Amino acid sequence: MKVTIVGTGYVGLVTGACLAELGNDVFCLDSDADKVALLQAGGMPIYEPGLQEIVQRNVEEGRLLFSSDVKASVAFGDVQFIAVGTPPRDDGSADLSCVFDAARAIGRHMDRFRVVVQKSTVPVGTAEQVARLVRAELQAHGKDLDFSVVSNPEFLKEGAAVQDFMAPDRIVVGADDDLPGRRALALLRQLYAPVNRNQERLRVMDVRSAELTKYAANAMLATRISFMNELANLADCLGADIELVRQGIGSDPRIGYSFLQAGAGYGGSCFPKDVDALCRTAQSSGTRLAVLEAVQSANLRQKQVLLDKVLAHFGGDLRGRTIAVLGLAFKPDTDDMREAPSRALVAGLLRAGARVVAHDPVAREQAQRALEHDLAGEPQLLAQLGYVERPTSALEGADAVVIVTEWRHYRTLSASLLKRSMRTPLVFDGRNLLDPHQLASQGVACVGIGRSNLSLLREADAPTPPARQLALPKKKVRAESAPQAALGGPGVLPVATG
Ligand SMILES: NC(=O)c1ccc[n+]([C@@H]2O[C@H](COP(=O)([O-])OP(=O)(O)OC[C@H]3O[C@@H](n4cnc5c(N)ncnc54)[C@H](O)[C@@H]3O)[C@@H](O)[C@H]2O)c1
Ligand SMILES: O=c1ccn([C@@H]2O[C@H](COP(=O)(O)OP(=O)(O)O[C@H]3O[C@H](CO)[C@@H](O)[C@H](O)[C@H]3O)[C@@H](O)[C@H]2O)c(=O)[nH]1
Repeated sequence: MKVTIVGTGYVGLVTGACLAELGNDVFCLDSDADKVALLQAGGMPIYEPGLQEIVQRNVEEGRLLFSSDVKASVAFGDVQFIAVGTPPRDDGSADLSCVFDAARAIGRHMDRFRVVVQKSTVPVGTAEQVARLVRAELQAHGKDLDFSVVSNPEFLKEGAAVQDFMAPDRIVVGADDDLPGRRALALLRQLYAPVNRNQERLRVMDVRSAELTKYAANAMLATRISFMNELANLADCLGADIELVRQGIGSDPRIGYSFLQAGAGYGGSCFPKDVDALCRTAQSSGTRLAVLEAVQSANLRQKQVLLDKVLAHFGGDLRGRTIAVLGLAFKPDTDDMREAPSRALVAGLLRAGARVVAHDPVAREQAQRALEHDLAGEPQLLAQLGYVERPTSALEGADAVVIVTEWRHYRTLSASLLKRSMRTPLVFDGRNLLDPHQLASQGVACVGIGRSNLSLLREADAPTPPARQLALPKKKVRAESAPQAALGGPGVLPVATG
């Protein structure tokens, strides 16, 4: 089949390359001339495991091409996927201007039946707006042509995008129940047949339900994460271990283990933006999604938790301290820095006076750009930020190391390495990647999310503190240099003064 993909970003490039790999002829359009030139020259604008090989193979075999020629792109594909960005506006609603530009261009240039597939994440009702725009352009150019706008939201995860495309959990298609809609659905069934395992993966529904399904999925996943993050913070106060709690609840099949990992908050280009957009949609429909509003504010608070733990340990003053930061991308196996929790953390460490030495296996360039943007007015802070090629180099002489992204490279950090390299062997583990008990037994304090106090309690074989102690008012935390201060001191709460 001949397919056009409008927008060659994470979603468009993966979709285009994978559809070419399945034997289709694919035209990838992008309005960013630099990106197109890079792809035409054999370069890759993003890091995504396995993608480069697929792109290269399909370009070489003549099934995949990149261009900025809008007219040619509309002439090419019987199916036109819209996979452009839908970033948040200042008020949290989705900015649909790129989607609408793409729709107008399709209407302006189309010369026969076209299926317009809405793959970008868009609010309910957008497909109808896209159809109106295409129709208006057809009328303005005196054309009487059939078309259908179909919703086919994308569920891929960055870092596993190729695998998600090739072996999807589900393929959601929302189509109208009219002649063009049925024709469109037949084409999509054909297009997805090779990955529609046992004919079971396709979920056909009306267009509005498909649009809402995408937001519902991300909102549910974000809710699980914020729920666990809040419980983790409570576990920190109570002397419980969120990792054990996670195993305890995950074994219930009604709950399951996925997306229950407490951490430094969710980031990326989707969860923060999509939860906000859904809340905005609800507001403009005259209702409220109170749970999701709370999910989002919990996540904003969570992005501060790691920084607060570091500041609490050092008494709020990081002048003269060197902090190693491991992992900058919003998650492993990507170089995407959009809404990455590392951004607020690094800025906070620098503002508190620290020198920061950062490492990320692939996101260094993107991180540099993002942090230069975030700290644009504070060049003196940027001067205190350095990047290194190896995690071990970041540790050298550091007063503490903060793990923000759970890259596999950091799983093997050993107590002996930490003790040998660092000024103080102290770990703030924002992804609960390391075993704090094992590290503590070897003289390295490791403060996790929702588990930091337990290692101290275990080490000292201390009983669970009485409830009275838990009710201690949280006051200004005293600076302590001993690693165990970071574990919360002898009680469960951090050592308090005054
Ligand atoms: N990134 C993900 O993991 C992911 C997963 C599922 C869904 N989504 C959704 O898919 C959409 C795309 O996300 P992304 O991360 O791929 O975005 P992106 O920013 O990486 O890529 C979008 C691309 O579209 C291009 N573009 C914009 N307007 C254009 C136009 N009129 N014509 C041609 N090209 C145009 C941009 O230059 C850019 O290259 C968003 O709605 C997003 O929410 C993203
Ligand atoms: O248990 C967990 C799982 C994830 N995260 C964080 O959540 C964010 C998002 O992670 P993930 O969902 O793996 O990455 P994305 O690539 O953003 O994918 C999400 O967003 C995409 C865009 O809409 C959807 O297509 C995917 O289905 C959806 O998982 C990251 O910051 C993770 O660190 C946690 O904190 N705890």
